[in-house]
Amino acid sequence: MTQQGTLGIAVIGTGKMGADHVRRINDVISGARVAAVVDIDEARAKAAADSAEGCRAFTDPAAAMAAPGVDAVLIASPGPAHEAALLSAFERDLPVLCEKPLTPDSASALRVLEAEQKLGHRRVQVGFMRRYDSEFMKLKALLASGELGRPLMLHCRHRNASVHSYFTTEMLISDAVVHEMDQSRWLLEQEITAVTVLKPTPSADAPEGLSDPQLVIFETSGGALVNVEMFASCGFGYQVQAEAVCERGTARVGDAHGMLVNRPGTWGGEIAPDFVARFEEAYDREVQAWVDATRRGEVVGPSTWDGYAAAAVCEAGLRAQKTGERTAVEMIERPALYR
Ligand SMILES: NC(=O)c1ccc[n+]([C@@H]2O[C@H](COP(=O)([O-])OP(=O)(O)OC[C@H]3O[C@@H](n4cnc5c(N)ncnc54)[C@H](O)[C@@H]3O)[C@@H](O)[C@H]2O)c1
Ligand SMILES: O[C@H]1[C@H](O)[C@@H](O)[C@H](O)[C@@H](O)[C@H]1O
Repeated sequence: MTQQGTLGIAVIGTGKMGADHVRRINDVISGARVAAVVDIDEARAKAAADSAEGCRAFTDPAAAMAAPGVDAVLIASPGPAHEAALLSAFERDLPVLCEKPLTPDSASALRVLEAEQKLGHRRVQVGFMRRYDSEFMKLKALLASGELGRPLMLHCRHRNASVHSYFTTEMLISDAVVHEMDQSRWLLEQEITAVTVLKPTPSADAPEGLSDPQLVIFETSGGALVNVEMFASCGFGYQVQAEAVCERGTARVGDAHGMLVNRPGTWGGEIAPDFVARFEEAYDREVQAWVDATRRGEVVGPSTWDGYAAAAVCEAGLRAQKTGERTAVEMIERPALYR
């Protein structure tokens, strides 16, 4: 860290999310600067480096982590690249904000979990940003207060206007529904014990080969049920909604982000085009919380354990997606470091 305590961050992956985080660190949050950017696409890394004074561009994450002025790492490369970047960061004992998913499968998530335990202290905050969204934070507080009684069910909708060209049917679970896996564990304070995936005839407008939409059902350790409509190519915008049905009432978030307008003959609001617009404030809060905690020498937020737990549920979800059968989630016991 500099004398003023400004955190020098290496941002790994400067695509849609990484570039947005670079902008956020440069222009929105306090206490940090982008010291290095990394992308396997050299031109993209250079373009991102140009946006911040004194920022250097790299194509190799390990080289960026070794560069002078790098105190912490923000990983925003695609999920399959996360494990290698996390293990490199652990070699240098650097604090990490890792975009979700921690890793796309349970075996690699377990390797990361074991490597962090060998360090002997937590180093990772996982980018499950819904925990930092003001609407979801209100829902969490209401459920935790017990005012509505025990949550019995969660009805969730997760709609993307479109997805990257490299998006696969499996990624509907491991890259998208992974949010609802973490959200459900967090809101209900229960583990997910089984997953069922149902697939209607795909939308004629879905990209070739993508089985989209899908209906995913979780059973939880406390006997609650969660259903998730995942529609990755709905075309009309970005929507993330959740309704908790409890013993003495219901609570719902995500219906209208922003203004509701009455016009002759119509009533309604706007639909965000994508996650960058819908969750802008949540990302700001998330990255600021990480920077502040890191500067205090602390680790807060969703942990490597939460990332592993979601990966274990994904693994069951991917099997359920293939077989059409209810699939039990297999997880190790929570290690002492995460209790
Ligand atoms: N929290 C959220 O709401 C949210 C939203 C979008 C994406 N994400 C996550 O962020 C990550 C990136 O997603 P995206 O939409 O920005 O993808 P993207 O494809 O737009 O960008 C990924 C970038 O990483 C680069 N890259 C690939 N492999 C790399 C490697 N080994 N080292 C360094 N760079 C590498 C690519 O060249 C590309 O520029 C994913 O983990 C994704 O799940 C999270
Ligand atoms: O990587 C993105 C991101 O995590 C979004 O928040 C989610 O809505 C998309 O489905 C996913 O592909």
